Amino acid sequence: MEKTPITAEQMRHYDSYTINQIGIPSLVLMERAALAVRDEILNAFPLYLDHVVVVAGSGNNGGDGLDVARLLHIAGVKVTILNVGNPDHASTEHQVQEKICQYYQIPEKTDLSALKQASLIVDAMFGIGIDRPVTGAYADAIATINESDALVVAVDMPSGINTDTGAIMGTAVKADATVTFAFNKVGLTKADGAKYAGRIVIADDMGTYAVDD
Ligand SMILES: NC(=O)C1=CN([C@@H]2O[C@H](COP(=O)(O)OP(=O)(O)OC[C@H]3O[C@@H](n4cnc5c(N)ncnc54)[C@H](O)[C@@H]3O)[C@@H](O)[C@H]2O)[C@@H](O)CC1
Ligand SMILES: [K+]
Repeated sequence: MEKTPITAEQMRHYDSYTINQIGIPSLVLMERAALAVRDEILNAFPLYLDHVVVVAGSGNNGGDGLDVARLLHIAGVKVTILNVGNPDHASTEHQVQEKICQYYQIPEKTDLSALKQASLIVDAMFGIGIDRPVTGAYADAIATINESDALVVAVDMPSGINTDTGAIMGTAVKADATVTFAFNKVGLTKADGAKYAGRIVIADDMGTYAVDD
């Protein structure tokens, strides 16, 4: 398995190959990604589980976050979801995960004050889909996260860090740990990305397969 860090475009290519050629559904990859994040949180940060706040965007990185929220809830952890994204823009997978969280009646908030009670924050606003500087409510959430003394675990990428260059796009989450999926990302190995990522965990057993073309 290729071990060198990859770019967002390569990741998207491997994801779509895995989903469309091999036939592993996107939601299966999402579940395996979320299981890796859950395992890292339960295994590495057992003393920070008093109240986990998952900060979710409206794309598949947010979908991962909602999946992690459900898995932690089932594990008996107190979890609150802070939705920052616009629900009208929610991706298909995000909508599926949202419905499951509603089944489990996991509290959902939109007010940033929810972050004040967090012992651990899961950053699931943006992953490899970031394509412009962060502004508005997302930027406010990032500022509040960075001011918090909660432990911060980033899903796939610290939100705001460019996947390919490691540059801060306007503003970015400073994470204690980043669980990135399938392969390391170039943006986690250089520039500010290497600093903002914290300890990097590569979840390389999550079902996405590299193709050599
Ligand atoms: N099937 C798949 O493709 C899988 C994807 N996964 C997750 O999906 C993520 C990629 O998901 P998406 O492609 O939905 O993208 P993201 O969830 O990273 O971003 C969501 C959306 O935010 C918008 N956006 C970008 N920059 C913005 C900004 N500065 N301000 C406001 N909005 C902005 C873009 O339209 C983007 O589609 C990965 O990082 C990973 O976490 C994983 O679940 C593994 C499986
Ligand atoms: K993220």
